[in-house]
Amino acid sequence: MKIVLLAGDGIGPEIVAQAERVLLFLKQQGLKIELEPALLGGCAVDATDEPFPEATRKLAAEADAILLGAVGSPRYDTLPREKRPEQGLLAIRKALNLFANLRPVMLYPELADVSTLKPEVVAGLDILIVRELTGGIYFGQPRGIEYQEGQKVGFNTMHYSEAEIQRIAHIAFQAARKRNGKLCSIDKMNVLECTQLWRDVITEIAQSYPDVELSHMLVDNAAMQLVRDPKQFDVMVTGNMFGDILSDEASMLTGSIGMLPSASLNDQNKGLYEPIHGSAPDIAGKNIANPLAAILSVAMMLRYSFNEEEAALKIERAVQATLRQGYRTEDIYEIGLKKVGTIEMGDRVLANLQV
Ligand SMILES: NC(=O)C1=CN([C@@H]2O[C@H](COP(=O)(O)OP(=O)(O)OC[C@H]3O[C@@H](n4cnc5c(N)ncnc54)[C@H](O)[C@@H]3O)[C@@H](O)[C@H]2O)C=CC1
Ligand SMILES: CC(C)CC(=O)C(=O)O
Ligand SMILES: [Mg+2]
Repeated sequence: MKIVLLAGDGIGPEIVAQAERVLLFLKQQGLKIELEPALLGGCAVDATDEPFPEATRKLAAEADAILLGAVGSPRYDTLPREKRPEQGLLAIRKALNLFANLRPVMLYPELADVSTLKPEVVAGLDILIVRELTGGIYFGQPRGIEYQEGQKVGFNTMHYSEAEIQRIAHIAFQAARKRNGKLCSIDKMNVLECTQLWRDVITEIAQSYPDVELSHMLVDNAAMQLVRDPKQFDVMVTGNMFGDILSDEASMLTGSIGMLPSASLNDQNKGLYEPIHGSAPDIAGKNIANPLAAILSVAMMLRYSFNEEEAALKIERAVQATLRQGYRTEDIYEIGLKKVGTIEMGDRVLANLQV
């Protein structure tokens, strides 16, 4: 199995290095994998003048799975948009048709005190956010900034076809069926036509899943409910932008954005796996970033692309053991526990994998 490693920018190389150690350990244990580094994002712009170079496109298309750190840096914010790192990320998602982004929001009990909510409100929290990833306002045309009647006007288009909504709906209903049988679809149908269609299509698809209890919620209310009573949710399904925003919000219920992994899948379960966070330029190069989201993304890769459930669980247990032993990067640190850097956190997870 070929895995392409896209370290990316900022803290990307630091956290991917720790995830790579986990992959190399599994390889030593007999997992048949080959790792191949490639460029995406700002590092690719520096080397090739393109955020998603042809060589990466080819490797990604041939790979069985991809692990990404994160892309982006303020250094590139003045480049023309098509040259910016984030466009490279959007382009690889589109090129591989990775329309289904799974973002599990799971609280490790060891982190109950660092959650932004009271321990009793988050105890046992386990939500799955299903985010549509290749459509919506991040991709819709037309888009741009242009002069109209003597002033600049900026515009983007939120666009979803029935087919795009149907396929993400099936992913979400099937996930709900395997979990607690509850699906909440998030939209803004009171204002946006595009999300009226979203609600209509989700409601139609629900007829094929009578065993799943479907509810709908407007996104502003959903943002509030997530911090009021998050355990009311089991699976949440939503479009690209709302899912992006709600998952960052939800991450803090688990203690830190540095804890949330994700899987971006196409219809052949080919996947790109990445933490939900960005390149965190404010902490890059300091050996303080939390590598656990990247390591947990490897667990998702094993589960979804390689059908290696046992190995996935082994990684998740090693992460939990590390937390139980009191090791914490700065973002999840509490007084009295053992503060470690990115590399030492990797050391500790590896040590727990070895037992
Ligand atoms: N998937 C990707 O590659 C993504 C890339 N970005 C890009 O990343 C750059 C920075 O974006 P921001 O808005 O600052 O979001 P960000 O997610 O990079 O950082 C937000 C805050 O969370 C902290 N943080 C993030 N990951 C952490 C970790 N593993 N451990 C400890 N703390 C962590 C950061 O230090 C920062 O204070 C931008 O260029 C943005 O476009 C943003 C989100 C996703
Ligand atoms: C940088 C964006 C393209 C994506 C993002 O924020 C995300 O996927 O979470
Ligand atoms: Mg995001």
